[in-house]
Amino acid sequence: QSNLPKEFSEKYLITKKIGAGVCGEVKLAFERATCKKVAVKTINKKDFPASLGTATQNAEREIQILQKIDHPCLIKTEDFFQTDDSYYIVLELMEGGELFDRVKSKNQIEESIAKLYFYQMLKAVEYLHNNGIIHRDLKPENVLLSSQDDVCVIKITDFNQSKILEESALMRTLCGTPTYLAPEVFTDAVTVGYSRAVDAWSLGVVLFVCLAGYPPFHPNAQTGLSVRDQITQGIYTFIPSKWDGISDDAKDVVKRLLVVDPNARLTIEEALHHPWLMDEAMKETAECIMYPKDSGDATAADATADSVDATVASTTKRSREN
Ligand SMILES: N=C(N)N/N=C1\CCCc2cc(NC(=O)c3cc4cccc([N+](=O)[O-])c4[nH]3)ccc21
Repeated sequence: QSNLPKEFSEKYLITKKIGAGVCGEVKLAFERATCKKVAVKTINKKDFPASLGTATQNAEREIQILQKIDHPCLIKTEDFFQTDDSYYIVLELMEGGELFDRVKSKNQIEESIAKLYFYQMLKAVEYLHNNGIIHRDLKPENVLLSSQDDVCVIKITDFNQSKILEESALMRTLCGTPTYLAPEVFTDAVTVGYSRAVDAWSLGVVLFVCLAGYPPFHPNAQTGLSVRDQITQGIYTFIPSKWDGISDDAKDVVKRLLVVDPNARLTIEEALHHPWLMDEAMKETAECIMYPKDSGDATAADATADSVDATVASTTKRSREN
């Protein structure tokens, strides 16, 4: 708290630490004027990779993304301060914490809940890709839960590794007259532009971990292969004791996302149309919690809550029938 910017400590009262990320930490704070609870993520500027450009450029890019994005399943920044060595980002409170800790405590997430979370992740990444942003670091640590309840909104965070898709020289070349253009420019063009497929792969790994409680690629796998070789060869195991109670549709989504060839991998769009996600009850619940009708009177809110409970009950019953 020592070197907090003055205008920051005038506006917010910082209390306790609520999460410690790899770079910086998350603290609970109160907005003095409204007593509203918020989260404050502190990021040390020296923690930004100076890989592409300077650390400051990377930080500015991330801050620009954080302030531009607007989707119910992407973290929203409410305020922002900086000192010469740190950024202080004020965020909505996500009292459910990280999906990573939820999976750890539950061991395996119940299939209908994993589907609700996965659907929200797909919608969030669909929004990012439609806005020319690739996340590139999707993992359970970067998925936050809005409450301790199973049925809750998830929000993706940490755009440290994300990339903004710019119009490329190749795209401009392909728009011109190809009179003098070599054939390989066209054949190479076929594979370029699939960098967004990395997010689909990562969501496949996140879904696998949520459903099975263990990662598909990990050091002590019986294969004797390094994690890197397991990934590049797409070698993983559905351990029966973990996967027996899980539907074939769920397994199929995982299989079609964990495809080594990015061109053959399910896109986010295709995943959203996979049979496992063709679940109206789940989608109704998702839309309801993602876009709550800000109804003034409590009765409407109660009705919504009742319908959510009913939906979840029918979803859970349905998934047991499967
Ligand atoms: N690294 C980077 N360059 N950008 N990272 C970022 C970008 C800015 C937003 C951001 C937010 C978080 N995390 C939370 O908000 C959060 C974690 C958490 C755990 C328990 C409870 C609550 N809560 O009750 O709120 C929590 N909120 C982690 C990383 C980043």
